[in-house]
Amino acid sequence: MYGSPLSAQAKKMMLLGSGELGKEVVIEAQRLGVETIAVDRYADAPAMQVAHRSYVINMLDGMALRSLIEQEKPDLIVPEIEAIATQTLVELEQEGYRVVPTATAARLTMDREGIRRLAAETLGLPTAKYAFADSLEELRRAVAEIGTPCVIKPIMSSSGKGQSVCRTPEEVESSWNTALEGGRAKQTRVIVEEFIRFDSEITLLTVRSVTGTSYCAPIGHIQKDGDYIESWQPHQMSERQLEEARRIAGAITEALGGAGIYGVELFLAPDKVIFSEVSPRPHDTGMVTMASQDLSEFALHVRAILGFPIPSIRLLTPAASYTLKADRETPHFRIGGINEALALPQTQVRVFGKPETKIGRRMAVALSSADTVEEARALVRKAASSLYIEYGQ
Ligand SMILES: Nc1ncnc2c1ncn2[C@@H]1O[C@H](COP(=O)(O)OP(=O)(O)OP(=O)(O)O)[C@@H](O)[C@H]1O
Ligand SMILES: NCC(=O)N[C@@H]1O[C@H](COP(=O)([O-])[O-])[C@@H](O)[C@H]1O
Ligand SMILES: [Mg+2]
Repeated sequence: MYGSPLSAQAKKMMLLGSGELGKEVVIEAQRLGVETIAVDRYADAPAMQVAHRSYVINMLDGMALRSLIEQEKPDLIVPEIEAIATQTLVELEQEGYRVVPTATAARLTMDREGIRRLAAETLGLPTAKYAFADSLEELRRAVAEIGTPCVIKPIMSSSGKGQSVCRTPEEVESSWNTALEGGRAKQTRVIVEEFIRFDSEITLLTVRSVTGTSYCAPIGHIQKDGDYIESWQPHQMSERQLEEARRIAGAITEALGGAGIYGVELFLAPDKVIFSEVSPRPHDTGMVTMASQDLSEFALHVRAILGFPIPSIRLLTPAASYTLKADRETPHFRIGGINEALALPQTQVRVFGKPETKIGRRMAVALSSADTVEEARALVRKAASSLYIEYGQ
């Protein structure tokens, strides 16, 4: 029970991170009459454009974060990115604030070390072999231990930033430099992972709500340079693989606790399912659910965190998503081809409204549904190939 937004009895939700995923969370929250506050490190971020109000702060600065939260006193604090002063969230939770799904989940998934150790060492889930390093010398030793090829990533980064495949010992230094430049929090620790030769990879969206734990149909995806470019749902996999994927997703989400949606990333090999990582929030590859399910991953997240029931999740149709990315940095650009994309049947476009392009930055996504995944993928590729960015004043 709650009052209208902007009234004294409103239910207030504060998003920490205001990208394209947060924008959809805000829209879903507003559909249920929730007051929304969007926060990010830069102005005019996508979710800020639809929230009731917004703030620009450095979310890695614990003091700044605390002072904003004490000023706004939100009923729900919803992390939307990883790079947040999560220790402050842990303290605020102890003081009575609600952090989604829990402050510990945000802290453990903020860096790859926390979640990897929980999955592999505490829960015994299958993962790639891994090691950590804090300097170039340590990295050389870690690469020697894991072997090449291996994947090197800053412990705090997302969307593939700072990630590289190290193919020979000679490439260690260049991978180290890539990680230093790409890490979000400008720290030096990296993870070295065994390179997994998987057949395919999936996101298993897992929802924890008052109704219990439910799983969406598996989402297959393709990543380039560590970032997703295409996803589809449902992904074809064997009953045994699906069972194992659910077992892993159930275990990791149970350990993290709380209510909300989790994106559990898994690699599929013929005889195994390997845990990769988990987001305690909607997942980029899950944008496809805006075209495929009766309740999108954003609607599910909002329902779950407000404590409402989720009696069923229906996959209405096979669907696919394909991203539009920028290839240079500028505030002067326009997005074109929307007309051509929307002329295709069963196709939608989401333009995020980011104020600037950057190399590799995701600016929009095309979504298509069809009778089969293959048709949906063909259609969405066509839609995305119509979209383009025109740079200049
Ligand atoms: N050990 C590995 N072996 C083979 N491929 C890998 C490995 N680790 C990562 N990748 C590839 O790189 C992609 C991105 O990796 P990961 O999910 O760890 O990065 P991320 O920066 O957290 O991305 P995001 O935030 O988009 O989930 C994976 O989806 C996979 O395609
Ligand atoms: N893989 C995580 C992911 O997709 N996160 C989404 O991207 C935004 C950052 O985009 P930006 O880097 O373009 O500002 C985040 O705010 C979130 O919506
Ligand atoms: Mg990932």
